[in-house]
Amino acid sequence: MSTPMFENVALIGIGLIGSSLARVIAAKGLAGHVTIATRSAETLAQAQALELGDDYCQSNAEAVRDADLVIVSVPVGASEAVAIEIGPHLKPGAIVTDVGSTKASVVRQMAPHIPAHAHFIAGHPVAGTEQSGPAAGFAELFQDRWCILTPMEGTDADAIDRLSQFWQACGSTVDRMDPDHHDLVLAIASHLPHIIAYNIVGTADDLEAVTKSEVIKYSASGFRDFTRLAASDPVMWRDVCLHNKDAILEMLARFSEDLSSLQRSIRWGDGDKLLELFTRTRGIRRSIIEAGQDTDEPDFGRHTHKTEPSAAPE
Ligand SMILES: NC(=O)c1ccc[n+]([C@@H]2O[C@H](COP(=O)([O-])OP(=O)(O)OC[C@H]3O[C@@H](n4cnc5c(N)ncnc54)[C@H](O)[C@@H]3O)[C@@H](O)[C@H]2O)c1
Ligand SMILES: O=C(O)C(=O)C[C@]1(C(=O)O)C=C[C@@H](O)C=C1
Repeated sequence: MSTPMFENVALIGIGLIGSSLARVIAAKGLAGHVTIATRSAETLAQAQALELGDDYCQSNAEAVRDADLVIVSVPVGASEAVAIEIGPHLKPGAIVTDVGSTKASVVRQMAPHIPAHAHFIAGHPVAGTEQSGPAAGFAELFQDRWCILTPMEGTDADAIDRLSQFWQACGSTVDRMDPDHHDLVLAIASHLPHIIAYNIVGTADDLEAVTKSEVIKYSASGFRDFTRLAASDPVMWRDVCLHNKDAILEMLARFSEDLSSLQRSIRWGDGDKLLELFTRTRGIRRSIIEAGQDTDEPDFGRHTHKTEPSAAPE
């Protein structure tokens, strides 16, 4: 077997993303030794039962002591607490990265606590599902997906290259962005769709009389796709909303304006305007499929990655 990319890897947090990393690292032989740390004993026991790593511990500090690569996969609101715990225990030359869905806040939370002898490079694999917990991960999650790195100015170029090569070995294409720009792009590409889904499913639920019967009964319609997104992890999405507040509010303002315009077209029977918008958006769907970011199967091909419903401890 060829030499692994990193001798010792520490995975902090072993939910959907951490456990997918554990699985792809094992499948492709990317690490000599993998230590897994997570906050709850129950999740750690689950990771151990799934044989996701070589060592398991509840102390984040202990897990990183020998690590050449540390990957923090926790809700973004927990980033500072983790950085404070691990900072003093990092070995010289260690690369510390994360997978959080927001970047400017994570950089602000973590960078001050990572010592100068280690390399901090924030990152975001743009790949996921609505599931959470260690059982939900799969080795192919990052295949043909983007991973965005948002290194700070002055970061060691060799460390950035090594981390890029790691993500490429996981199947991803790596891109680089400024953290604020990342947050603006992802606010519209990922955060708003989830917020809209949470909102529409919440509205349907508020209309209790229908929700309890017809909406659920006829849910193999447009509503079904919203319920998938709205089933995503509540803690993760609370943190995304709180930590990308400005960009999300800016995109929500644009969205509300456009929704009012759509409302007006419907009220005044402006069929031409409706046709123009619906034709334009159909083209966007086509370009996403052409870019290899989805399939044109009716259920988006997601049945190919069915996992057990996640118990999601904690
Ligand atoms: N789910 C997705 O689709 C997706 C995609 C890309 C990025 N992300 C990002 O990845 C991160 C993890 O998301 P996930 O979907 O794997 O969540 P998850 O809920 O499946 O897992 C989170 C894990 O973090 C652990 N944890 C929480 N606080 C901790 C702490 N202080 N110390 C150690 N462990 C702690 C939990 O025990 C759990 O194992 C989040 O920042 C999220 O924004 C998620
Ligand atoms: O496909 C999904 O279920 C996802 O929600 C994944 C998704 C996304 O919006 O695309 C969600 C959050 C991430 O940070 C990255 C990916």
